[in-house]
Order: sequence, then C-alpha cells, then structure tokens
Amino acid sequence: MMMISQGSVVQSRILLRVLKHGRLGERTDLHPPLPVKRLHTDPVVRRRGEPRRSHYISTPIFYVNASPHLGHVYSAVTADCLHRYKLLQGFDSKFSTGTDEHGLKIQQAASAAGKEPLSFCTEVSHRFRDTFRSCNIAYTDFIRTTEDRHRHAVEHFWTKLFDKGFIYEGIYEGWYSTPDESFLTPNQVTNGTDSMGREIKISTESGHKVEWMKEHNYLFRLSDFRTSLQEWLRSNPKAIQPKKFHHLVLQWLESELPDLSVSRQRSRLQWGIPVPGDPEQTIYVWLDALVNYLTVAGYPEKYSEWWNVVHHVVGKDILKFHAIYWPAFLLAAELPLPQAIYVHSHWTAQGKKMSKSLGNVVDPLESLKRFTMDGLRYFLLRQGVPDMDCDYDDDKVVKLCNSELADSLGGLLNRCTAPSLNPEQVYPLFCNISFPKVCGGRAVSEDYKLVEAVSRLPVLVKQNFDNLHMYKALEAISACVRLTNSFVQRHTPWKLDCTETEDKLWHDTILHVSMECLRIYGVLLQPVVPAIADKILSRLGVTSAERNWDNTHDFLSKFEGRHCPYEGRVLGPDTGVLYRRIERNIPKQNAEGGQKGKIKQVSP
Ligand SMILES: Nc1ncnc2c1ncn2[C@@H]1O[C@H](COP(=O)(O)OP(=O)(O)OP(=O)(O)O)[C@@H](O)[C@H]1O
Repeated sequence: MMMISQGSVVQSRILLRVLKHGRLGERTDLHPPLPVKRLHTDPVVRRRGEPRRSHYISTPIFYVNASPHLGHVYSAVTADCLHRYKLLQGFDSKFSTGTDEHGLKIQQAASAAGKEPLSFCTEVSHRFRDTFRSCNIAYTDFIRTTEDRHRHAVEHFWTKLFDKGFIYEGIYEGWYSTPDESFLTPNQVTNGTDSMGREIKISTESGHKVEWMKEHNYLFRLSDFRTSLQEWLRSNPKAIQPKKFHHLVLQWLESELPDLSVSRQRSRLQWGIPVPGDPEQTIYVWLDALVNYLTVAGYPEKYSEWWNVVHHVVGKDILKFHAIYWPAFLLAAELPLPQAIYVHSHWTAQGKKMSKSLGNVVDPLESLKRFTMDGLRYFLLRQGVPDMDCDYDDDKVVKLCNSELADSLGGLLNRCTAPSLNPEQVYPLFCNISFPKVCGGRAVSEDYKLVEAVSRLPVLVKQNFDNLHMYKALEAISACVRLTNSFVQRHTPWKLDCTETEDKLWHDTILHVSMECLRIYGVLLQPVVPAIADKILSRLGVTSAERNWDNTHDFLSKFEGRHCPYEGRVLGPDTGVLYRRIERNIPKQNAEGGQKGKIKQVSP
C-alpha cells in the first residue's frame, strides 16, 4: 500500500469514511459511483446517402526527453492505419498525436543540454513531427502540451475536479519514479544497483530508479472510483483490447486504489502548468498530458462531437494511466469514457524493451532509408502482435519485404501488366465461357476457391482492422496474393496461343481475374502501405473515386453477370518496380565487436 499521511482535514475525512464503512476506498456518501453506460456498438460501413459518422483516434503524446525511436513510430503507424481505414469507410476521422513537454524529466534533460526548456522541447517536438511525416503518418492534429489551447483545457479540467471536491489538499508520502513520472506502492518497488554499483530502490516494472517523496500537494480521490471502473469494464468487455489487458486492469482493480497525488511543489518542479489558484504548486504531468485528448477534441468549448467517439492507442507501459487514472478523471469530470483503449506490446532489441533510457533503439529515419516508408510500415504492422512483445531484427524486415512485397505482390503486378503478356496495356475482358459461374470451361476447382477467398477477404480484413489486428488482416491478404500467383502459374498464360480465339479469351480472362484480385488487394492495403497501394491502383487504371471500401464489393462483377467498369480500360503509365528487393547486409564487425547497422546504442 502506498502511504498517504494527510493534513488534519483530510485525516478526519478518511476517519469519517472508515467509521461509516469500515474500510477505505469505497466511500459513497459524497460521491456515489457514477452510472456507466454501455458504450460499444459494432462499427458498420456507412451506406451511401447516410450522414458521415465521426471517429477519433489518438496515439499517446510522446515525451520529448529524447528523439523518436521505432517503438514510437509503431504506435503512430498503428493509429494511422486505423485512421486511414476509417476514412476509406466514409467516416469523418480525426487523428491526433503530439508531444508531452512538461515534467521533471524534461526540466532535467533541458538543463543537462544547457537549453531553456521550451526551446529544448520545440527542437525535439519538431523531430517527432518530421519523423512522423517521413513515415506518412497522416495525423489531423499534432498537439504540444506547451500550447495555450492545452493550458486552457487543463486549467478548466482541474477547476472542475476541484470544484466538485475530487481534488483536495494533503501530504503525499511514498515512492516516486521520475523517469516514469509515476507513483508506486511498496510492492511495486524492489532493490537494485545504479551504474556505480550502489544499492538503490527501483521500480519492479520499468527497472527505473525510485525515490521516497514526502510533500504537501493536491490529491485526487482515485479511491472513490474503483467500483465505477470495475462496473465500466465488466459491462464493456471490449473497452480495453486485447482481452488480456482488459483482464489485467480488472485484476489491478481488485486491490484498493490509493488517492493519487496530482501536483508537485513548484520549488521542485517549475516546468509545468501551475495549479489554478495556487502558484506554489505545479499540476502532475500525467494529469496534464492525459487532458491532451480533450484539448484536441475542442474542450472545454465544443468537444462532444469528437469526445463521444474517442479511441486511444497506447503501449502497455502506460496502461495504468489510460485505463485507471484517465477514466477516473473523466468520471469525476462527468465526461464520457473512451470507446476503446487499444493496447500494444513492445518491440524489443535482443529481448529487452527498446527504450530511450536503455539506449537500445532503432532510428526510424535510418530504417526508412533502407526499407522505404512502406517497407517499414508493412513490417511493423505485419509482424507486430498486440498481445506479445516482438524482437526487432533488420534481417526479418529484409526477408519479409523481399518475399511479400517485392516477390509476391510486385511479381503478381508485373506478371499481369508486363507488355510481353499484356501488349495492349489494358484491363482485359473477362469471358464467362472460359470461366463460367458453375464449374466448366477452362477454370478448375482451385480457381473457384481463389474467387471465393478473395470475395470473403474484405469482410475478414474489416473484422481484423476493427479490432486492430492488422497482422491478421495482412496475413489473410498475403495468403490471397499467394493463391493468385498460383492461379497464374497453374494456367501459364504465356504459353497460350493468342492467335486462337479460345486461347485469347482464356488468356485475357486469366489476366482479368488476376487484376481484379490485385485491385482488391490495392484497396485493402491503402491504410497499411499507402504508396504501394497507390502504385498498384494507378497502374491498374483505378481512379481515386474508385478506391473506397465500397469498391471491394464489386469484385469480379463479370463473373457474377454484372457490368465491370474496369474492362477495356487503358493501364496507368507507371511501369516501375512496385518494391525493389533489399540487399542483405553482410554484418561487419565494429570496434566493440558488435554488428554494424542493427540496433543503435545511444547514450540515454
Ligand atoms: N519499445 C517500444 N515498443 C512499442 N512501443 C513503444 C516502445 N517504446 C515506446 N513505445 C510507445 O511510445 C509510448 C511512450 O513511450 P516513451 O516516450 O515512454 O518511450 P520510451 O523509449 O519507453 O522512454 P523511456 O525509456 O524514457 O521510458 C509508449 O507508451 C508506446 O506507445
């Protein structure tokens, strides 16, 4: 249990609570648990003519104590994929990311760099912005917590919580980790050693140093919200995804929640937003940072359009802040809770979490140079499994991109569009006699299986995108690309004699079916690899108005006896390679004997 020894007023309040209820943490006299609505509805594709529906997705805002690394890019690419997918479905989608710029860590980092905190933050914030742009992260809002609009939102939010009696003055005494900006209970702390071999206390979870802290500040009545949080999670089984994290939070909530210190003395922390009405205190960096999601929604003036549809993407390291503190703050402010919190695990380097503090990071800008923006995005989303950590290795990226993007997908596009096989450079005609609806003609049973698999693919991909299981969606697409290549290989159109009418019809039908498959892959891949998808669709002559989710419904319409708008269309002019194979690096030994060109060791 975290120790909270509070001022006399607070102590008497707690005593009152204990006398009334016999234990701490479930007081219902002043603030009864707030009613929690069922929040989830299954997302559906917007039908033509229906009003646009809103969707709001956020990444965490990133702490600017060092430059961005691959882990940050992973959070951003995941959210970007969902944002692009929602746009394809006809949603009005907002996508926010940004930088978290207050707190002791920044104050210390700026001072170590000999810079003013704000100019230090601006420099690093721009690095995040530039890196995200280079990775084609199509955010609609980039927020910095040092902006005036944010300060206004935080001050309003704080005042609301204070006026409602959820924030009170007291003395906080307990463990604090500055690197994590986190309060810890004694059982979250263990013994460790620092770089000089001296005994120190560290956080069991992060391994970061912790210090005993005792100071007068403001506390939030987190203990009042345990029951409401449990009720929220039990009645919304998809509130936190994947399931294992939902269960984990419920498990955390089995223990009592101590009240949370939400300010620091200004004498210790100057770099932050002052507590309204008390210039001697600075608002706790996590309360400040979490409100960014509301600021972007337009809080406090006009925010409900976006706030009712907010979804967060977060790394598992910040689950407690997003799944306990944040919903409790929102309940206290009588604001709706997020629709979903999507949690992902970590990229590790040689088994250890890739992190600024450990310095074992991959520089995304270096990776982009070698693998391209889409190569890196594809790898992260195809290999990143939200439930478990994944170990990063350059060789894995090379193998995956070469086999799935260059050989399989690129090879298929090249086969269908190469002038040797497609001298007219058009989307060829489909012949129902060669490939009838019922088995016959020249098609064989495997060909019908291909058509069935690709017809089902958009539904499968949608289900997986909706749950942020990009890797499963990409696995399904990749399997269909392989089936399509086998289809072409099985029928060897290059061996057909196109001077014979029947052969020519069959030849064109093979190419038509392959191109229709490619068109579907191109549309579905847009949220993941926008540039590659654009190349495929442009080469097939598909216009930008024909690239929406709805356009996957007309797959192989000639086979179904309907008109096909693509037939006979002239192909796009770009005959370039879809994805150039990457050369494998032969590892060189560097001075320390490690391998060059892999994980960058930087001093934290
Ligand atoms: N290794 C990683 N794998 C996946 N995501 C990560 C990783 N590291 C950071 N992130 C993402 O970035 C968010 C913020 O991370 P943070 O700024 O604390 O980076 P960090 O490198 O872990 O820093 P520090 O070492 O200072 O704790 C995480 O919640 C997560 O969304």
